[in-house]
Amino acid sequence: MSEYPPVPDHQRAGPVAGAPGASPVPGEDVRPALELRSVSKAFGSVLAIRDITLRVDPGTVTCVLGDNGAGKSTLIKILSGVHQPTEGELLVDGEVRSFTTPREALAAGIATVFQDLATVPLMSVWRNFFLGNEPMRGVPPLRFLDARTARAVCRDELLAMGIDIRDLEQPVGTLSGGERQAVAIARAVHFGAKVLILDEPTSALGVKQSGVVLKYVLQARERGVAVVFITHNPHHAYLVGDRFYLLNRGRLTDEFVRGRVVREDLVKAMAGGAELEALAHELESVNR
Ligand SMILES: Nc1ncnc2c1ncn2[C@@H]1O[C@H](COP(=O)(O)OP(=O)(O)OP(=O)(O)O)[C@@H](O)[C@H]1O
Repeated sequence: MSEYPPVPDHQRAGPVAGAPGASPVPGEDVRPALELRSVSKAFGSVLAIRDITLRVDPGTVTCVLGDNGAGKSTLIKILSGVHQPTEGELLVDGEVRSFTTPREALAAGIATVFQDLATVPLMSVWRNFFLGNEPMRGVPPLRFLDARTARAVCRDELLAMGIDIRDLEQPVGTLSGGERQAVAIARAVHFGAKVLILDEPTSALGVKQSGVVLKYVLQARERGVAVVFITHNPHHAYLVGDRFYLLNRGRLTDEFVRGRVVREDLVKAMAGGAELEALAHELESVNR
């Protein structure tokens, strides 16, 4: 996948107060859709994430990069209302919020597409698209599923995202991994997500399917959604990201913005720069 149109100035990602390596972007005045301020989460004596400050702006893709055990899942669960922070604040549209359930986060416009996608494999594409939110017709108590409208809405919504699934009656389990992700993304956008959190959406996919998913990440962004893209793949992040946060052992260790970072910076930051050099040195001495 190649370049995509630049983000308009008013939508550019901005500085993060207090984040390590924060690099302010000139002209930044947009209100973040979602913000964390000095958030920490402890599980007993284990501090899974500590002092995390980040922002997610509308119409941008914010990538959170981290290796195994970096704290990505914990972060997602805080953003999506599964966990509450032990310390710090979560703000939605500039207001401090405290979610006790994922349903509350969803009602505030924060949709999360988890890796398992929460789809029902044997159910059709269109039924999966609505899953409990189907359009109905008739007057209570005689209410019926409006299948015709549901199919039409599903088809239109998928096409608007550039997703062409020939047969909406097809069980979701028969779609490719990339297509399933695409349906989940389109569904979240349709139901009014202001913030879309994607949990490693490309981790189980090959190159071509990853490209398909990254395309829909950009589609969501173009529709003004604030996308949070959680990944351990710096190459995928680089292709779509406007802002990049590096998470390492529960801490934010680096922050970059698009246009001021080259791919190698991300790869190196992910690999832990100095650690990688030490490892190479170690291997050399073994090979000698
Ligand atoms: N419920 C829990 N109880 C105790 N410790 C936890 C809990 N959840 C996470 N942790 C610890 O917090 C740290 C961060 O875990 P987390 O799952 O958030 O990392 P991750 O980046 O998602 O890793 P991975 O990519 O391997 O899933 C780990 O040391 C983990 O053992």
